[in-house]
Amino acid sequence: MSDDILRISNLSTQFFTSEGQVNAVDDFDLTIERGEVFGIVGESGSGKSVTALSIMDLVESPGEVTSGSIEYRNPTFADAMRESHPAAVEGEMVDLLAIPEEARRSLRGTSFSMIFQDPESSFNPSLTVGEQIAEAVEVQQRATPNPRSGEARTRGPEYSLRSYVMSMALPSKRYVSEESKAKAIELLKTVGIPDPAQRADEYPHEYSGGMLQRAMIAQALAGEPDILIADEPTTALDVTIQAQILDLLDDLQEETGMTILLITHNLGVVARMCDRVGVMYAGEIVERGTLEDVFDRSVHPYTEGLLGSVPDLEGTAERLRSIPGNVPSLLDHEMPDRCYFADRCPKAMEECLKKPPAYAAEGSANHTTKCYLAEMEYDPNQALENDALEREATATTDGGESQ
Ligand SMILES: Nc1ncnc2c1ncn2[C@@H]1O[C@H](COP(=O)(O)OP(=O)(O)OP(=O)(O)O)[C@@H](O)[C@H]1O
Ligand code: NI
Repeated sequence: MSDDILRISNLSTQFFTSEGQVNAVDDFDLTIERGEVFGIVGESGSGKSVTALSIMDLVESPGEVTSGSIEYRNPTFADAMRESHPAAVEGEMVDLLAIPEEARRSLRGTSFSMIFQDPESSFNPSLTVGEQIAEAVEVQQRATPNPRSGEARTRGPEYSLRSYVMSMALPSKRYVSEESKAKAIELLKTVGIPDPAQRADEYPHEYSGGMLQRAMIAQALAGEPDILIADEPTTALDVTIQAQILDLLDDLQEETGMTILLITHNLGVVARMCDRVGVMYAGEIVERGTLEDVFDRSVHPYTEGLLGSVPDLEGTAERLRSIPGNVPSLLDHEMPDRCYFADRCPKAMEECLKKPPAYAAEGSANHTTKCYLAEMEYDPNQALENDALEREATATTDGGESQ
């Protein structure tokens, strides 16, 4: 019954900065089933966006995906890759980190699409919205069934991340067919833009924020992607418009069966949209499972702290709670080899000075957590003294700074 479309294992993405190596995504594991909406929540700086960019192959220098695998299920693509990159293919799965960049790029728009918080950045101000969506439609049509022979459709790395995404849809102002224009108007209609034929001829600045957000969704859908990654897609909008956009995404998901990876700060959004959820901390998923697993049977004190105890999903507090203490440094030489949450954790024990592996937890088969409490009761006699942690922290920091 399991039909996993994306299987991410041991993914690490690091930034090589003048202050040192930043472990933005660290030993990240996640499996997403076809047709599900998977939510990722976590404090600011926990690595959610970098995870999304890593999946899209949009991490920019000085960042780099340094290890792991991102396996994507697509029989056609697997057939196309099998001969030239046998090591990357296993059955219907292709490891995206083991194929060349052009092959990976050919999946952008048609297999993977992404929407951002600020739609302005996804549109070129000097072209009409209709033209840009029509161009995205043509990208899909130009995509050959054999991605190996597909032309690289984006330009070189001198372009910024956003223009990378745009260039997939907008290599230049160019002729688009009447059919693509008609399809663009249809897409605008699908996402609920009134008078779509007229609005198609307008420029991005003539759109309101909510309307432009819809147009960006239309643009992302133009390639009929398997997987849509939405990074805080409604945060910038007012509450009523947010609800409308979420309804739209929900409806589109139901109609098309596409898989959505939804990054959000908003628990109301998670409760309403997601089938499963992963909680991120310091570059890792520290707990994941169904909404019931994570909201009602959470094991990790970070999850508990962030979500609060939410007896029923309808009553979910909208915002993540703030947890005392600081988000940890992700600088490699400042990251201790123990549970990253231990110094903020109300239930830290001696055990937590070792890094916890992922444990299965009570609930659904997929409920896992990187916390010893999955295996043992909290024992106040084993409580970690703060000074033990400080000693550790000082030792670690000293080690790093003396280099
Ligand atoms: N260009 C960069 N250079 C150096 N470090 C970076 C860069 N981009 C991201 N990082 C590091 O990666 C970490 C994770 O960033 P990311 O944007 O993924 O967080 P996030 O969970 O999406 O946060 P938010 O909720 O605020 O969007 C940051 O804390 C930062 O340390
Ligand atoms: Ni982010």
